[in-house]
Amino acid sequence: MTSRSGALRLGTRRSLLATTQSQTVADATTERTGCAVELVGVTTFGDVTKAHLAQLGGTGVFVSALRDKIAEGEIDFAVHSLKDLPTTQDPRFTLAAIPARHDHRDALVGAHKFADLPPGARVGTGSPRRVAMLSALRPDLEYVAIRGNADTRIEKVNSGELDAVVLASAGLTRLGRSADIAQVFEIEELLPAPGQGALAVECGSDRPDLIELLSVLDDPHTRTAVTAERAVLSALEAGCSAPVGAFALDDGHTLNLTAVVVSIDGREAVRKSAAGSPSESANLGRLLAAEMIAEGADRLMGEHSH
Ligand SMILES: NCc1[nH]cc(CCC(=O)O)c1CC(=O)O
Repeated sequence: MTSRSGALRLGTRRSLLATTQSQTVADATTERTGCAVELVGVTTFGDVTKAHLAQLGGTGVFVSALRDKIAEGEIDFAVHSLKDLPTTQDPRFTLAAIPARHDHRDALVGAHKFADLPPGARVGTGSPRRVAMLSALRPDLEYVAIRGNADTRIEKVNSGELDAVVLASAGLTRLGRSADIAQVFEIEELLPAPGQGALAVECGSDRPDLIELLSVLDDPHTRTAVTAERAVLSALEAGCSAPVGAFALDDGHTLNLTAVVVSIDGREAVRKSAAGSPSESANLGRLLAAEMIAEGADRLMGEHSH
């Protein structure tokens, strides 16, 4: 069930962000349960291919290699960036814990704040959601598709190839790069991807003891919020590369949810908010998505799905 040393084996992608996230969860697991955890490096298709993620059919590529290793019994559990998880959960695996989310927002890296970038400035991001929403604010900038790990992206600013890049604030902070942040975007400007900033701790559904053990890492308020956000995405039948933003906050009494679908040029948007009971999180997300579809959200998404 565990490694020869008796430690739980936590499989991780080899990128700095993935190993940092995994180490944080490993340390928290040991601290809360007393169980030793060892990191096991796993190479995923998404790490080796140079193709754009959208062409690969979604961010699930990062997740499936780790799941394969769980299914093969080579690792006991894995940590994913929650926003990279497909919205339909494979029943063979269980999200044993969703730890507390610290920062859901997107951040701008570069020398200038967003409003101070000169016209024509080159802004790098691989995300259609960010391009669409930022185009609405600054149609005069040039948005450049980039991918690669955070360090590679930041380097494009340092080398002068780009004037700025947009990345998840949580990732930058986990990498110790928060000093590079020129500005974080509030949700009124740039609504984050569903699940952004949250982690998912996953193991095999056939391991009830491990699910129970890992559940000490769970933060119910974060789980409720990301459940609502992901329900929007799922009901819109949109994938990770769709220009869909969603953010929810569970204050213990009320769950507030805001979601948006933007046309790729940023000119049209359907944005709606709803509030409900935290115990009805998935339902709230589905209802909000239905209202958005009634207001033309699926037409906006259809404009650039081909
Ligand atoms: N799509 C890639 C991805 N998946 C998770 C993060 C950052 C960390 C997070 O959102 O938890 C990133 C990079 C980024 O968007 O900047």
